[in-house]
Amino acid sequence: MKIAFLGPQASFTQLAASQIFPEEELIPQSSILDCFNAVMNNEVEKAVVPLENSIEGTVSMTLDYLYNFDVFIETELVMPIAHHLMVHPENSVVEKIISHPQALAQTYHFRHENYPKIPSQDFNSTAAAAKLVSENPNEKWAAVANRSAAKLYGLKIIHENIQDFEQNHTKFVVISKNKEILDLPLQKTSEKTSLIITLPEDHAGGLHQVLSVFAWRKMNLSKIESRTLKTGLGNYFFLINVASEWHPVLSQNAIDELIALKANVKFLGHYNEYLFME
Ligand SMILES: O=C(O)C(=O)Cc1ccccc1
Repeated sequence: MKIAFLGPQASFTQLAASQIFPEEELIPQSSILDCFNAVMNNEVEKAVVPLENSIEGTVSMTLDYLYNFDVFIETELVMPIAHHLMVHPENSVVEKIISHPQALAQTYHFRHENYPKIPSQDFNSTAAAAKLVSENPNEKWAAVANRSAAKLYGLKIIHENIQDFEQNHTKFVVISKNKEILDLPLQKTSEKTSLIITLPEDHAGGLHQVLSVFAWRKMNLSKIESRTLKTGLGNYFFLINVASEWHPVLSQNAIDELIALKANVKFLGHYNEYLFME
C-alpha cells in the first residue's frame, strides 16, 4: 500500500508515518496540499499530515483541506516535538534561519533572544529546510529541524531543544477516501469523532442550538474551533470533536438533529488517538 506524507525524508511527519505504517511504501510529498491531492487522485491510498501543535495550534492548511476535500480521518498519532538549530558543518555563522512556519513559531522566543536581528524564512517542512542547508554550504543558513534530519543531511547541531515550551506535541492524522478505523499496536489514549459544521444562517443562538444537540445527549466535546469560510469576514465553519466511544444510535440521532436544524454536517470520522512510541 502506498502512503503519502509531508516530506522529504526525516520530516516530523515521516517519523509519524513510519510508526503508523512500518511495512508500507511511504511516498514523500513536497506540501500538505500535495498529500491531499495524492489521495484524491488515487496515487496513494492514504496520507499522513500534521493537524495541530500544542504551542502553535492548528495547522490551518490541513484544517482547510479537511473542509474542502472528501476525505476521512482514520487515526491520530500524538508525537513529542524537539527542535534543534543546525548548520552546514563548514559553517558556524548564521545569517538566515529557515524552517516550516510551525517550527519557526514554536521557537520564536529562542530566536528572538539568541538571534534577534536574523531573518527567518518559511519552508514547506523542517526537513526540506535541513536538506537545503546541506545542499548550500556557501550560504550562512541554519535550519530548525529534528535530530534525524541533522543526521540524514549531515548537519551540525549548534543549539539543542530550542522549542519555547518544554511540553511540545503535534497531532498527525491519517487521511483517506475510506471511512475506515485504523487499529494500531500502539498505546491508545482516546477515541473521538470529528465533525465539521456550518451554521444555517446568522441568527441569535445558532451555535448554542448546535451545541445543545451534544449537551443534552451528554456527548462530551473536547474541541471546538472556528475557521474562516473565506466567503467574507465573519463567516466560519466549526470543527467539533466529540470525545467518546461511538454510540451508533445516539451519534446518528445527533447528526440527524443537526441536519434538522439546517446545519451542514460533514462527518470526518470516528477514530482512535495513539501516543508515539519513543
Ligand atoms: O516540517 C515538518 O517536518 C513537519 O512534518 C511539519 C511539522 C513542523 C513542525 C512540527 C511538527 C510538524
